Amino acid sequence: MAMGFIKRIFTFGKGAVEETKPPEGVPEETIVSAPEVEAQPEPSSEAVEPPAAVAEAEIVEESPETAFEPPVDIETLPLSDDDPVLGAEIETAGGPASDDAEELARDEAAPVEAVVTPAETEAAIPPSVPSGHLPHKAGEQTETKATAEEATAATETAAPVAHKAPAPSDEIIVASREAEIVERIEEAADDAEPTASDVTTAEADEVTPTETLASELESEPSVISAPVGEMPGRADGGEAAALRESIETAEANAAEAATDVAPTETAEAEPTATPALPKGFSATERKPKEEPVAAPKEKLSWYQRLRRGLARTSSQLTGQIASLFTKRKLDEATLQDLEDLLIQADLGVETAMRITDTLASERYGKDVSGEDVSRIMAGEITKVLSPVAKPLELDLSHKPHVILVVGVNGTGKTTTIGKLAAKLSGAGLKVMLAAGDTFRAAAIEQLKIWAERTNSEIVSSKLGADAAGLAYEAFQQAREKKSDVLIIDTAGRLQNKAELMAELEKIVRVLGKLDPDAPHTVLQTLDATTGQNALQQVEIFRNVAGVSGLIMTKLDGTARGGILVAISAKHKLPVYFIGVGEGIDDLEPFEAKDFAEAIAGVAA
Ligand SMILES: Nc1nc2c(ncn2[C@@H]2O[C@H](COP(=O)(O)OP(=O)(O)OP(=O)(O)O)[C@@H](O)[C@H]2O)c(=O)[nH]1
Repeated sequence: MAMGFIKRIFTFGKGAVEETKPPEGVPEETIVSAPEVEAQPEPSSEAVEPPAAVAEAEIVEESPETAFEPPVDIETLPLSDDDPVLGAEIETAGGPASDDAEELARDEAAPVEAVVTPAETEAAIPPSVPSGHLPHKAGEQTETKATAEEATAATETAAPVAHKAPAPSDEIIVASREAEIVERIEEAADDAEPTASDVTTAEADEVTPTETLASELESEPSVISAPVGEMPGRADGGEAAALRESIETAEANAAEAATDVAPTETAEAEPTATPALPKGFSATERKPKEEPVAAPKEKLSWYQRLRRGLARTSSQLTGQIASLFTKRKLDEATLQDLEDLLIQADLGVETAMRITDTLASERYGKDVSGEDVSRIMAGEITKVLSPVAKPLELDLSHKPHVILVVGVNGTGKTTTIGKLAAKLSGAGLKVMLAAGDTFRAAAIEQLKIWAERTNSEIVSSKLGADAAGLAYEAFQQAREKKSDVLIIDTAGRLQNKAELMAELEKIVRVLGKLDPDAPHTVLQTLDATTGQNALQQVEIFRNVAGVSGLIMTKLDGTARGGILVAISAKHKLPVYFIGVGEGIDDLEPFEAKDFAEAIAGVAA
């Protein structure tokens, strides 16, 4: 093409974007507003990519005739004798009760025939006795408790209505009942003391063992209470005082223990009391659960994210190197072992030999440490990568600069386009996207979402439409709209599928009809996790589509990051960016030294 004008070269990559003066505001005209896209997605793929079920539903909705229109032969369009008729379908637009309580309930239930209701009791009180003096509390009851005989006699005398003709055996019952209650109060006092769970259990139910027993006492006025109406025929203070003391001690212990219990323990306490275990056993001490403290989310720098992403690659490699060079002088066998190891780490034969040669020239016959090897490795990898670590040049005289994105299925084309659009649009460039992956409904939707997120325009068509026709249409529209950059997505295809590779060839040819230099950049995305297969992918896509630069994705968390070194050494194609995550910001310009040091595990 004649150079009748001066091309303005826009260099896109680290630093270059920062230099660009963004025009005011975002593009006003939006070819596709993508009205269907409503939700603002998260950067993650799950958010971006509609669920398979949705995609399938959409596909099912389409009748076979409409869903898969016979591909328009782009070669017959009116541009020339064989130009395509562009698809008419192209869319353009911008506490339970405690054991004691249960027991109490049972106790209360049993003597119900013999005990009058509280109302009845009150009604039976002689007027000289204030109702407040009724034995509501255990303490009062115990104070007024006399001997068994006195109590029985008083009951018979003072409350004949309430207690009809007690059987002569009542005395015995009273005595044994008292003894039982005293024993249980002592047990309760013991129980109340030691464990947090016991205390919290009681607290959770708001019924302490002593309260329970006090209530129990209350529930049996007919048997042990002092004679009503004749005010406390005070006992001699023997058993009554002991009982009171026991209760007070138990309450005090319980209160003390309760104050030692943290609120969280109280909340989490099991409502059941721990049974007394036989000798030789011990109850597991319940430790309070520690609430996980939410750590403030740290914002990692790009370099930190790169290191983290390549940590698996690096740790595997350096671990093996360290074990190889433990107390070993550098000899021929060691060098051979190292070379094998580096080749297995996907670095490639060429780079492996570079590293071993340099190591041999520096340290042959001497002791070598893993750190020595890592340092030399980082240096040699930097030398391999430096020539390919280039910014993506944008020739903005083209209006638009056309970037065609190609690659095998799932290598991250659509996601990478979104990330690129975010950078360019963020720098103030007018970006248009073309949804050329017409095989996958989800891919079209995915790109629409990215367009919306990045304030880019989008040209899309129906599922199954001719991808070459769409690319042609998008190019025309981008020209009319004076877009700075047009990024065309394509369907993923395996490099060994001949007819699909032929379709890709056709897209390139059709774009060339509008501008012989177009597409100005053919970007191939490579998935780092695929390892050696990526070498062949580059080979074939390069031949078919004229790949001019690479972006390696999914370098986060893979142990196969070394493949980028092998590809760079073999194909010497520019590597513009690398992807270390699914988020919009997880794409960064490729820096040879940073990458080499991260892989070799060398501190910066
Ligand atoms: N971890 C990680 N995931 C990525 C990265 N880039 C893309 N992905 C994810 O890889 C999956 C495939 O990405 P796409 O962008 O749909 O890939 P594609 O090449 O367009 O897929 P096809 O249209 O099927 O060919 C998605 O889940 C992306 O979120 C990356 O750098 N790191």
